[in-house]
Amino acid sequence: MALLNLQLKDFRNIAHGRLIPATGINVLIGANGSGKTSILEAIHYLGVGRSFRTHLTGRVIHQGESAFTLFARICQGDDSLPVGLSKTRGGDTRLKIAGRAAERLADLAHILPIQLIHPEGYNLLTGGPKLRRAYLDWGLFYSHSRFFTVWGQYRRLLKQRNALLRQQRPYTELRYWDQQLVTIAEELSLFRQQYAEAIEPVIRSIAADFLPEYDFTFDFFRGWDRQTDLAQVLAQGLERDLGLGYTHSGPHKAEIRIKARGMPVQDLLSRGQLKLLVCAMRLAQGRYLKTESNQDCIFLIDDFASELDEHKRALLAHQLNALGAQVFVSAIDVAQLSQMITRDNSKLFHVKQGEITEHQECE
Ligand SMILES: Nc1ncnc2c1ncn2[C@@H]1O[C@H](COP(=O)(O)OP(=O)(O)OP(=O)(O)O)[C@@H](O)[C@H]1O
Repeated sequence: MALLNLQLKDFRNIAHGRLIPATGINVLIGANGSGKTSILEAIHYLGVGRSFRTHLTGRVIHQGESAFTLFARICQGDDSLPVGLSKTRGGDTRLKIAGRAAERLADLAHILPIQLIHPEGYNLLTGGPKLRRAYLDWGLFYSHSRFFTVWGQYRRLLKQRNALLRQQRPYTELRYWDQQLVTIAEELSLFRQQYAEAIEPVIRSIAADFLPEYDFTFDFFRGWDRQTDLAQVLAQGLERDLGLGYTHSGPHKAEIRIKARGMPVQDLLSRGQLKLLVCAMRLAQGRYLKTESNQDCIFLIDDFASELDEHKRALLAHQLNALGAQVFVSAIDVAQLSQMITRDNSKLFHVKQGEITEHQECE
């Protein structure tokens, strides 16, 4: 799976842009503010249905225009699939897959798994548990067809229970919802636990290459006490939940706690080391997806050089090349990417004030 072409219309500072990428490494070079990140953001929009920089659609639409449009042709085995996404300032979305109108952005996400590594990416480790839950859920979305349904059901049931809590309803009314919630919660937690256990050795093996001085431990917390049933936790915590107006415990509190030398990694590692651990976690998901489902994901790497020394950049470049995935990587200077460009299917693009030009074959 790779993008065979990409067209952007009125996306950020790119009024019209077109790329025919290599199936391997695609290097985007340009000065600050030229539009490199905007290209990565557009690919992310196609695969994830939103930006990684803003939740406001209006911010990504070219100033003075009413909508942006993205087209891509995605290689799928021997076939290729045209996809198109357009969004207006008013919030209307038009999505087409293989010439047909599609309703759910999740349909596009299934076709286009994306992994993003960007300068603030270390917040996967320094930020709240929500980000690490999303990390697990990304993997499950691609590896279990039932996961998305279970996840959606859990969210609906939790919302319902919280609404009843806010209305101070008696336990007799809540019990019916709790029975359903507990069944779905257990299924969801089992999915997450199995994925956490499966991905851990893959992360550890890549992290051993990037950060050999540390031995990392990964502890999955399902969102409530290990020893107790969720039904019991909900019943016993009812008074507290009624006071809070929301459900205190459950899979919506799940988390992976990562430690080295007995300390949480966010308190021990430098920013560059945190970035490397995040890279190991993202690469691990790409590798796992490939081995389990024979599906490739596209790697978007914004500002490759930030926080990494030359040796670490070489290690990351080596791992990305070994994975054989399609990569879009931005940098200000091509010299920062010399270790990256080792395969014969690489392309170099120059980005200047929103204009994209293919420069030359990299080798
Ligand atoms: N909605 C918009 N319409 C037009 N231009 C925009 C819009 N949003 C942002 N821009 C401009 O687009 C330019 C491209 O920004 P982008 O973040 O893609 O640059 P970059 O090449 O990644 O830069 P850097 O190397 O500094 O990260 C910026 O100059 C920004 O001011």
